[in-house]
Amino acid sequence: MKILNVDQIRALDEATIRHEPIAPINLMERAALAFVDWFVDRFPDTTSTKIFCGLGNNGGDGMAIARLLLERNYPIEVNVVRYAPRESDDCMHNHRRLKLVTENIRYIEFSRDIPAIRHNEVIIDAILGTGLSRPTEGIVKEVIGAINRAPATVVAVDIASGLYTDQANAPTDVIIEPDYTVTFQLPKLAFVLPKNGRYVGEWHTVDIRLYKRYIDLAPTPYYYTQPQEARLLLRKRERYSNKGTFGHALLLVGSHGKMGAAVLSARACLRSGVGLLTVQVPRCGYGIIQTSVPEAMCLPDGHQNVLTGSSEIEGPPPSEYSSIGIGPGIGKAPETLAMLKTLLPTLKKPIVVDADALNLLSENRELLSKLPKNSILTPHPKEFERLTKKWDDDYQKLELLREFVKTYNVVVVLKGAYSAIATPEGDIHFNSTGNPGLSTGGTGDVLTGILTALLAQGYDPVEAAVLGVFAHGLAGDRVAEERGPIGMIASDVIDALRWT
Ligand SMILES: NC(=O)C1=CN([C@@H]2O[C@H](COP(=O)(O)OP(=O)(O)OC[C@H]3O[C@@H](n4cnc5c(N)ncnc54)[C@H](OP(=O)(O)O)[C@@H]3O)[C@@H](O)[C@H]2O)[C@H](O)CC1
Ligand SMILES: [K+]
Repeated sequence: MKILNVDQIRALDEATIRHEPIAPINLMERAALAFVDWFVDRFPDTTSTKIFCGLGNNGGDGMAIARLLLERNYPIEVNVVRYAPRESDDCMHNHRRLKLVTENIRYIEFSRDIPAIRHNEVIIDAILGTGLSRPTEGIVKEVIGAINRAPATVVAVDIASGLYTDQANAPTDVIIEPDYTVTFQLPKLAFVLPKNGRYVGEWHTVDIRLYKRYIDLAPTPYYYTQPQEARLLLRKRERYSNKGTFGHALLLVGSHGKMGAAVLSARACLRSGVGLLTVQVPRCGYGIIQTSVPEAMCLPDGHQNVLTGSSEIEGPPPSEYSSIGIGPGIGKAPETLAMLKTLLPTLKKPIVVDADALNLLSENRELLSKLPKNSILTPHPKEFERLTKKWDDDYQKLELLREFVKTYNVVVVLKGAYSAIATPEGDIHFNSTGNPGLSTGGTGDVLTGILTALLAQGYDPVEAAVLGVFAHGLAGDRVAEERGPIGMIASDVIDALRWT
């Protein structure tokens, strides 16, 4: 699903009006109806609802929503925040229609006009939408502050008032902190940026049948992966396949004291459909892998405690494996860095790079250009910062991300809420699964195993990253549903993986 910018959203609105054709006021009615359908479903027996409307089209939506809810017998109190002398045409039209069904409209110009908000009330925020052009101030800012302080459930229409759709807010900006955001048709970029969590709440899109062809043709680097899109990437297994069909993966993982990471990545790799798996670990890890992951072959490194790339057992050179995953638990020993330096130039196929392998790369940036084309790097924000530099806000982070993947011709999975998968062309796919329970040791090792398995099976690296991150998050969601996010551990995520 595409994420469009404010100008494109406005143009999409106009394209729908022209093409369908539909009068703007009827499109607003459609939007209001879509919101009301969601609202009635979520709050079937609301006793007390207050709506706050602005004077632009977001306010117009709010006035139509108020009328439609009154028609459905919701005891709704209407408040209009009069921050400007004029309303937009469609807002004015809906204001008139609203006055025909209720006389009970409160106008807020000064602090004293702000109503008290009672416990357990539901607040609908329709003050400002995607037309926000400057920070909130004056009476708008005061009303937003009062709503945020109230012990009520808040639902934002389209986007929280005060939140920019696709540019950074200042830390001092006063913005609605909703429990829910019900947005029209497409998610907004602001929703998937970690710092905005409290200004978005749980968000839902409602379909208002905007012109599909415009959406299809609109250029954008930003996408949001929906379940049906991720599932389309999953390949069916042929009945007459054998283990050779699904590749032979090599994991270079583990060091003394960090063999758990090796075990987790190996188990996840096996649970993600790889045909054969070889795990190369320092000698100290040999018995651990052989007993805890019996399905894998184990190649003991020549070194007792860290990986050096040498081995006492004859094996094929790394370049002959279908895929390689490197990083979980490997540490940053000079011998391991030396291994990386020798290994990278010999490889042609994309590999998966995680954890300390990323840290070694950030301390030896000349190695970044030695990575095989289309390799997948899986940093969390701190690791990505080490690979690049500090950013001021999430938008700058996205720019750094796009620059990085284009410079080094790699795929980056920037982990976090809505993990961002950046392609070598500079597109970014935001993942839709996962929960805070996944922020625990070992879940990254699991992801490395999954991605290595998908590459071994011949998935294209971007598809592998989008599908793998989705499946990993979904497994985490299954665990959270069953036992809650707090007690989740990485092994649970492996057990909950489903490739259907
Ligand atoms: N395509 C769709 O998805 C549809 C969206 N709809 C709804 O329309 C709004 C966007 O409406 P718009 O009128 O463009 O914008 P707003 O309602 O957000 O209000 C803009 C007006 O407010 C002024 N403004 C901007 N920032 C501030 C501020 N900080 N304080 C006070 N006033 C502000 C702005 O003035 P300018 O000076 O910038 O011109 C505007 O006058 C969208 O969010 C949906 O809710 C349609 O109803 C259906 C289709
Ligand atoms: K709003």
